[in-house]
This record gives sequence, structure tokens and C-alpha cells, in this order.
Amino acid sequence: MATQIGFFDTIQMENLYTPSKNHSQHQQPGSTSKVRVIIRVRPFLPHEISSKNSNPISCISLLNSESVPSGDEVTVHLKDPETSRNECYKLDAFFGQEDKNVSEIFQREVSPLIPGIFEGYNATVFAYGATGSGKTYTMQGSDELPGLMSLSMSNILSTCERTGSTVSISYYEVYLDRCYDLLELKEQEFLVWEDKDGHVHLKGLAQVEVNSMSSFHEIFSCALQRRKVARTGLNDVSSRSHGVLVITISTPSRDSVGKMITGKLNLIDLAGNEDNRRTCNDGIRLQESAKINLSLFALSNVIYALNNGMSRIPYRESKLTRILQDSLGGTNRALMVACLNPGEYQESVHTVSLAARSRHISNSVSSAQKNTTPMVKVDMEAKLRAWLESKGKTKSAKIKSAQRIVGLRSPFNGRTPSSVNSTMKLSANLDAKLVSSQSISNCKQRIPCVEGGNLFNNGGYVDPSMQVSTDFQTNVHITILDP
Ligand SMILES: Nc1ncnc2c1ncn2[C@@H]1O[C@H](COP(=O)(O)OP(=O)(O)OP(=O)(O)O)[C@@H](O)[C@H]1O
Repeated sequence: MATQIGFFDTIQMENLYTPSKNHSQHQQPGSTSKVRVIIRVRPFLPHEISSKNSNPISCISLLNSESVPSGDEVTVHLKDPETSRNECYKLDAFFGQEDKNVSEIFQREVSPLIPGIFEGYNATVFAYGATGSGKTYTMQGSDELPGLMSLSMSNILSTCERTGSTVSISYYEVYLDRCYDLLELKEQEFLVWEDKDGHVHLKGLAQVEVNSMSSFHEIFSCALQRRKVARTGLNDVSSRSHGVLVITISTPSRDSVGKMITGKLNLIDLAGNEDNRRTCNDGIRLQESAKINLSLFALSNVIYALNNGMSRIPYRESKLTRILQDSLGGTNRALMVACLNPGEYQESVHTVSLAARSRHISNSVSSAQKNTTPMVKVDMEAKLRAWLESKGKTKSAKIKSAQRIVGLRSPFNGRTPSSVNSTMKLSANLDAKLVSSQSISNCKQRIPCVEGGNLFNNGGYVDPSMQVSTDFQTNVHITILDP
């Protein structure tokens, strides 16, 4: 039986797990950055207004709002209108119900993170809160009101025009504590692993180059359809998974000709805490809910451990804490958007108390300055030739296939010499055989497809180095025969 590995996948894997040695070699002296925590309160929804006789009372308000100089911390007051219990918490910023769209949150909170990504810093923005509190609305948004994901992408693309950077995206979900690539047409799980320096890598996650907002929307809206959502007792369209959009930017280094600096922005729409007495979940919905709650419990344990200076931080308790490892107590800048439903006192206390504890977490931010050398065409050809010769074969057909791969302008970024090496090693170790994907029946599964188009189409641009311009469609694969 043959196992198939797409050429793009092998390249991609290496790109995402940057060798730790390189990372530390290029690391700049770090500076400390606290996790920034902001509150967003959504408005009452029509059915909530009618159930309260058109007079719902918000349990959330801002104390001394007039006297708060912008940039300073704010005090959020939570009061239960029924029992008059109340609590106060200090946080970094507050966006109330009257803030109808997220563009102000973007301008004030997210856009300041973006220049750093172009300098090789990583950042994470994640929405946290109970089910139905507005996380997806804030992160994903809609066609009419774009969320932080689209606004970030648009800002990044316009900056790229000035800096000559390239942008690519990955999009995945953590469902039932397993990670699935949402750019893949068919459900495909990938692995999360940690290197010896504690950096987390996502093995085999697809990455697609994006050069315009229209291509972003095309790719993203198609991937969104694969994300698991379902109706529950508390939300008609409830996320059943944590969704993560990774925007990777590669910028030519100003200091070193031919080198690239890579930075990443992670935008995370977490699934919400669920009280199953109120959601009335059963069957698979209940299983999903149990996993969501467990992963968020693991997140609170990590935050507790970091706040209390514990020597062991339980990142390994769940996939969610694994992928947030670099953002909580790691090397990323981090922004938490704590989302609240103004009619739910108890769940708001739960969210805000965790949010308030999170803002004491310090990250040692450093620019990874991953100076990746652009692909060297001749290297790969030479290596393949050497390998074939070492096997006593110089089949010209194989060389030609390899040339086609080398000439291919991959939609995935960052083909470094090491990734090339790795691909070749993989091929050599497993006695790889190069074939055209036309002979592979399920090759299309490997291409993140959009209706009526190929995601890898880069707007008609043809790299002069391409040997065969139709290689986007040809999509050469490596087939590895099981021993
Ligand atoms: N700022 C807002 N203005 C108007 N409507 C909002 C706002 N935020 C959220 N909503 C509405 O509230 C409902 C719940 O929002 P959303 O689905 O974003 O919640 P969620 O926190 O992502 O929930 P879950 O965790 O279940 O996925 C949706 O109908 C959404 O349209």
C-alpha cells in the first residue's frame, strides 16, 4: 500500500517547525511584555430584550469612566441586578455595548502589534468568554462588519506593499482536543509537538500565500465552512472548536541582503464555556462541551500556575494550552479579548476574574529574526542528482520531475535549504519515487480548494523560473511506498 505525501506538505512541515538552534542563534535580547487584557461587552440581542419586557439591565459597567486617561487601566464593575452582589476588577481597556463594530478595537489594540510582526516578533490575539458572548462576532465578524481577522489581514496586506513582504495563512481548529487543518478539503489531523527549547510546532499544517483581500476572503470563507459549529440551547451558531488563523509574514531583512525575517500573528476564536444545565446539550454536543470545558479548565490552570510562580506550568494538559504556550509565559506578545454577555452576571464574573489574572502574566518577548535564506534552485537539483547517483541511477525522467518541483513557485513560503534538505532526506530514507499527481487518485485532497478556483492561483503571476507554468495545477507529489 502506498502512503502519499504532497510535496507542499513536506516543505511546509519544515517551514513551521523552525529548527530551535536557528531560533536561539538569532534571538535578540528579550524584553518583558505583560499579557494585555481588554473587555468587550456585546449588546442585548432582540430575544433577550423581549424576554425582559424590553428593559434588560446590564450587569457590567465601567467605574469612573470620565476620569480614566486613555492608556491607563480601567475598573470594571459587575453587579447582579437580582441579588445586588457585586465585584470590581482592574483591566487594560473596556469596550461597551455602544461600540457597534470592532474597528475601534482593531485600531487601538491590534494594529499596534502589527509593525512588530514585520520585525520578526510573534503576537497572539485571542477571544475568551462564555458561549454566546460574542467571540466569533469579534474575531471572525461578518461580510457587513469584518472582525479582527479580516481587519488584520487588510492592514498587513497594505503594509506589505511598502515593505515587499509576503504573507501566507494557515487556519486550523482544535476539536475534541485534536487539531484539524481547515485549509484541507478533507478533514486532516496534524500533530503538535514541542522541541527541546520548549517551542511548539505544528507538524504538516498547510500554509497558503495570500496577496489580496479577495484571495483571502475566498480561501477563508471556504475554510470557515469546514469549522464545526452547531445550534445549542444558548447560541444558534455555536463554535464547537477553537479556531486559529495564523498569518505569517516574511520580510526581506534590511541588514542582510537575501535574508528573510519571519513573524506570525495568531488570531484565535476560542470556543466558549458551557453550562450544560442551560445548553441542554446531549450526545455529541455534550461530548464537545465536555472537551471545550476541559480545555478551558486547563487554560485556567496554566494561568493560575503562571500567576503563582509555580515551577511546572501544566501546558501539556490540553492541545489548547499547548498552542497558547508561546503566548502565555512564552515569547509572543499577547492580547486577550474577554467577551461578555451583559445579561449574565455569574458567567461574566468567571470570565473577568480569569481575564484579570491573565494580565499579570509576563512574556519575554523577543524577535525570532528567523533569517531564512530564499530557496536555492541549484542546491536541490544537485542533491537529487547526488542521491540518484549514489543509488546508481541517473534517470533523466526523475531529474526532470525534480526540476519541475524546484522551479515551482510554491504557494507555501519559506523553502529554506534545510527544508529542502529535509525533503531530500525523507525521500532518500524512504526510497521515494517522484510521480505526477495526475496519477494519484486523491491528489485533490491535498489542495486547499475553493469553489470554482484553485487557491494556489496567484493572480496570474508567473515566476520566470518556473519550468512549466501549469505546475500549479500539475502539483507534483512524492509517493512513498511502504516497505
Ligand atoms: N457586538 C455585537 N453586536 C451585535 N450582535 C452581537 C455582538 N456580539 C455578538 N452578537 C450576536 O450574539 C450572538 C452570539 O455571538 P457569537 O456567536 O459571536 O458568540 P460566541 O461567544 O462566539 O459563542 P460560542 O462560544 O457559542 O461560539 C450572535 O447572534 C451574534 O450575532
